[in-house]
Amino acid sequence: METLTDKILSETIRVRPKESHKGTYGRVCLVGGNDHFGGAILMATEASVYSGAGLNTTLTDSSNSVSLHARMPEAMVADYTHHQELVELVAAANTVVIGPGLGTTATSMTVLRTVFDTVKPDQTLIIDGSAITLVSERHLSLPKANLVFTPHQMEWQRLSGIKIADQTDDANEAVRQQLGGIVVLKSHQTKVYTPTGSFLNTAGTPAQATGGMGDTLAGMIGGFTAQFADQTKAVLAAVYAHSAIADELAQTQYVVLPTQIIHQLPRFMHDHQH
Ligand SMILES: NC(=O)C1=CN([C@@H]2O[C@H](COP(=O)(O)OP(=O)(O)OC[C@H]3O[C@@H](n4cnc5c(N)ncnc54)[C@H](OP(=O)(O)O)[C@@H]3O)[C@@H](O)[C@H]2O)[C@@H](O)CC1
Ligand SMILES: Nc1ncnc2c1ncn2[C@@H]1O[C@H](COP(=O)(O)OP(=O)(O)O)[C@@H](O)[C@H]1O
Ligand SMILES: [Mg+2]
Repeated sequence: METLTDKILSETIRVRPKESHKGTYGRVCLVGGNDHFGGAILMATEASVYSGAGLNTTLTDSSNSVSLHARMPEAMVADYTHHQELVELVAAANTVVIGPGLGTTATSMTVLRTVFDTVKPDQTLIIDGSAITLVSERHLSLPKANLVFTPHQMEWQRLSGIKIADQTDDANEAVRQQLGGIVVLKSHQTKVYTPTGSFLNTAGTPAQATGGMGDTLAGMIGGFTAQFADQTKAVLAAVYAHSAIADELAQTQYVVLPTQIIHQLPRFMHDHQH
């Protein structure tokens, strides 16, 4: 297993060409946030916007739209129960993030099915949080797309059937091969299993152990994969940056908030562009 270093940042984060516009930097669609978990999709959206994705659209419960607009006028917002709108917006994206705060109700399931039925093989689909739980519990078949799963250890237990104590590299990689795509197995030392090798993230701090930290990572992976061509490197760079920013903040903070990591992104990416 290879240990991630800041080399992944300079290999991934490109100096922006002068001749470019918002379309150059990708379209991200973020789907989630029920009437209890609005904060989750808000943080994922903010992370994608601050990562530099050119266009961001959030599909969520209608009760979240005012707070989302108030906090982030840069993002567009639509109601995820409007079937046709959901289909059209997902179809127009380069990257789709589904799951932060989605919940596990009948509405959550309908939204997830629509997204799975709509995505195409050339799109990147990041499956996080409740979406992983739903896929596991309802035995949903996965769509053909560039899949990125971002489970914590319990979500991985649900999805893979491997108990947390038995989550060895060999066992995890075997399930990744069956699923296809990339698995970001989150813990105090996140491991990323990809078709081209496995990577260990030794960056990160217990100051990160707070709700919304994974929602933020999902949004960052969305923003990075929408902008940077090499999808595996984009995922690895997002994982590393998320923890490296937290390590910087933890030098003077007892706890690091997800939104504080988000707000450091433009400065951090500026310092590591190549
Ligand atoms: N502000 C918002 O809107 C927020 C909304 N959120 C949204 O909530 C939804 C549900 O997601 P979830 O992660 O909170 O719940 P679930 O999937 O039941 O997992 C928890 C169970 O797993 C266990 N566990 C074991 N190992 C673990 C590990 N390494 N990391 C973490 N957990 C671990 C853990 O064990 P325990 O804590 O009991 O020791 C517990 O039994 C999802 O859509 C998410 O986006 C949250 O992001 C919060 C902020
Ligand atoms: N002790 C820790 N050390 C380093 N990183 C941690 C620690 N605890 C949690 N994290 C990170 O915080 C994130 C938690 O993700 P997740 O459990 O999905 O959060 P949420 O769903 O509340 O947003 C992961 O990226 C994980 O690696
Ligand atoms: Mg989570």
